[in-house]
Amino acid sequence: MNWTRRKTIGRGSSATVYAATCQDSGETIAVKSADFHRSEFLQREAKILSSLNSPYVIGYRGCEVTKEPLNNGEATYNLLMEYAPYGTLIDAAAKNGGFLEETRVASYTRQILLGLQYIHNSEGIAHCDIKGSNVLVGDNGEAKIADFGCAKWDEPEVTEPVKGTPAFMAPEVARGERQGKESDIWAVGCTVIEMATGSSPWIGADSTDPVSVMYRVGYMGESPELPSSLTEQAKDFLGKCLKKEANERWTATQLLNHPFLITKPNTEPGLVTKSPTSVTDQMFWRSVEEEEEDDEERPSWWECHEERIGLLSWIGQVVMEPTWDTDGEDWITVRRNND
Ligand SMILES: Nc1ncnc2c1ncn2[C@@H]1O[C@H](COP(=O)(O)OP(=O)(O)OP(=O)(O)O)[C@@H](O)[C@H]1O
Repeated sequence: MNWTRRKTIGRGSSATVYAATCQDSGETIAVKSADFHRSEFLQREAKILSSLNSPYVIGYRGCEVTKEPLNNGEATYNLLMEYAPYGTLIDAAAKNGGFLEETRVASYTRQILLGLQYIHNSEGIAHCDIKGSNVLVGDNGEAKIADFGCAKWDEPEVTEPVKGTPAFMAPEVARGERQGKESDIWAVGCTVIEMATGSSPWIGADSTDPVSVMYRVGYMGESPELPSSLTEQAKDFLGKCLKKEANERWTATQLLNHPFLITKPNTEPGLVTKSPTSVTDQMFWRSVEEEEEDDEERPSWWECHEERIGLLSWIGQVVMEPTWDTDGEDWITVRRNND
């Protein structure tokens, strides 16, 4: 496919995302790019995304290796995707005054679960990093699961190091025991809280400290607090997501039949009432200034916490990089370093 790279629209821990134009069709697409020699996660993401096809999962458009001046002529790996014009659920909450009203939370949650039902049941894949900033809003205002950089085929007999974002980790993940479809459901519960409150699922003095939160969820038996602003129905729904025992959590299919999701008025499509009309407008909603961390230079966060992280024995071989800072907090994505 011939395409022209345009503006940067997002920057994560592992790659930079650009808007691009397809020369033949004029369609705007999103291109997620990384240095070829540091593109292991992006290649894995492309492989998984290429096997998926759902209105609630960001669409795959191909992958290419290019040599471009922006990377000093070095090889760049590019994942081509459907472009989501309205940003992430975090952007949607920010634009709505910081959080989303319950009807809208229910609508997005239903769509996330439709996406998860598809990837869990049809494809046997666990996403492993569900959170508001990894769910995009599509053309018709529908939620689309994105960022499959941590995803994996969910095979109970295969043990892999856990990945994802500490604030959204289920107890069994925080303990490094297992990560699968059930852990995605816990993360859905955390994402509902995030949408409804506009902030991290964890509150309290040490809630911005990933190691403390992992200890609280993994070893102290704590769960995120249910927001008092939510209805009893919504709280009951959260209770089914946030069960401490993974095998007691409801599945995506069961949750789709919960009254929280089926008694709310259907507000889709067209949830977005005031839409940006161009990529430039959309940039206004996003923070793209975050500097990429150099793998060679560990972030100061790491230096502060290295000793404590060593206490959580499973985490000895992972890289932790700051990626999430919508309201001054410092959540991170954890991925294994294979270098
Ligand atoms: N298909 C898309 N359409 C529009 N914007 C997108 C698209 N994909 C990604 N973005 C933007 O780019 C940002 C970074 O993308 P993504 O989360 O996939 O990168 P990442 O490097 O895997 O991030 P993380 O550090 O969270 O793992 C997103 O938060 C979003 O704002």
